[in-house]
Amino acid sequence: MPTPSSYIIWLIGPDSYYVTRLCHRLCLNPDYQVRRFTSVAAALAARPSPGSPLPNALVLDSDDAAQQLPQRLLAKLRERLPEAPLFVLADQANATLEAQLLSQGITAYLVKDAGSPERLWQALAKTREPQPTPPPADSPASHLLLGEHPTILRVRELITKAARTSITVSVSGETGTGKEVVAQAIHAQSSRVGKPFVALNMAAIPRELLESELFGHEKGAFTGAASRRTGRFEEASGGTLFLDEIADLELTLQAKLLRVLQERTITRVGGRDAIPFDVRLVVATHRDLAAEVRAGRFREDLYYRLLGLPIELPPLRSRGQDVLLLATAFERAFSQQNGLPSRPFSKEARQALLNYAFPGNVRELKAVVELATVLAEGAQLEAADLPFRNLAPVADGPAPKGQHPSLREQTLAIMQQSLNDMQGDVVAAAGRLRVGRSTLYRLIQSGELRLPTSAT
Ligand SMILES: Nc1ncnc2c1ncn2[C@@H]1O[C@H](COP(=O)(O)OP(=O)(O)OP(=O)(O)O)[C@@H](O)[C@H]1O
Repeated sequence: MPTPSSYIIWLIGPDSYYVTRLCHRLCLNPDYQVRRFTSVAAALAARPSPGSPLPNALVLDSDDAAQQLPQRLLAKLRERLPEAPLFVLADQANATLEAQLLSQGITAYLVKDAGSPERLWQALAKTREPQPTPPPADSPASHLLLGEHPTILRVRELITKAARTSITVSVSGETGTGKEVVAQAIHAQSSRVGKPFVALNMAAIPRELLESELFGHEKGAFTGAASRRTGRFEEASGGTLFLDEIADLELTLQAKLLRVLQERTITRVGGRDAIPFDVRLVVATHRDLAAEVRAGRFREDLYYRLLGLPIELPPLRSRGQDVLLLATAFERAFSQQNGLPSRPFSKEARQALLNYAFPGNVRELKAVVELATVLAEGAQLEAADLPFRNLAPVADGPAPKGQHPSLREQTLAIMQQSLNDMQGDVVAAAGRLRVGRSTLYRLIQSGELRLPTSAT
């Protein structure tokens, strides 16, 4: 009998072994009242008598027909019970379907495996916690690696495999190819999902502060260390630590990191205690790490320790029709966030997208599509609305300089403005611009961006 504190869960799914086990698992929580339905239609038909409580959460096991979810009924269910978080359990990862369902308002898409009851349990518990701040409206969700190209399907397979254990994962690929998305996807699919995901960019932290940033420091460890501070290894406890631009780690810190990984303990700067840690490490670089080893800039022993499960992200220009799939997803998400009607790309625009080489990969595609959405006046997004540096294939050589500033010039101007507005706070500027911090640091290093004088 539900008590006033009961949390009512409608579990919708066939009479299978999985659902029975899940029901049993959920019922272990004395606060949960689980009501079972064998189909969405049956749940829709359940008319709670006046005064009887509505469900607090809906869990739908899509059975083996992940591709054939009863979308219409699902939409009805969402409409009938808009407040209840809705979790969909599916047999296989399908980022396109997941993105589509998330845009229809489901709360999470979980792939069924041995760990999924636990992940669902944690996700349900989360919905009961007061949410301090709503997550940023940055759909498609930041952990979804969209794409149907065989190389991306393979990457998603590797993500699922990596998620089952705590193996270290090393991700390589050009800038903007989605290395951080891979790290987030592994975290989101793993049993660590309820714990922190912490990202640290090696290129973004001044050398002298990096050790303390990674491992923390004790009070008085160095000038300016006014109090004890925990490092990223401790912050990520139980979760995932994403170390980006790992090739930028200098040799002395490489030796320290190696020791930490061998001993599975960290010592704070200025401290004595060896503190054990439990984190999954995902490392990434846009450089060829093996070449860095050959050049003597990266320790070979650390290289082998970090290699773990290697995942390589291909450049966007070699992913065929994925350019169009991603462009459409970004256009829809951006229009939705900004209350604009979604518009298709014209045939010429699609061809232009396929012809362009995207040196900045998916990040550049996203920027181009978002700007096109802002600039376009017509019912479709036209080729002329796409603000490329050069509409012709890159192999044709750079476009002659016209009176209009190039996309790169416009982008740099926007970045510079943001850096100025944030008084040179690179992290805040990168957050506002939604670009990787390393991108800003690289542009500052190359002299294309300047820190405002007040910040230096
Ligand atoms: N396959 C994808 N599906 C959806 N979004 C993607 C995909 N790949 C990249 N993105 C988006 O593109 C942008 C860049 O991705 P991300 O930051 O993961 O790239 P990166 O390879 O880590 O870049 P960097 O080398 O600069 O650190 C982000 O906004 C990310 O959400």
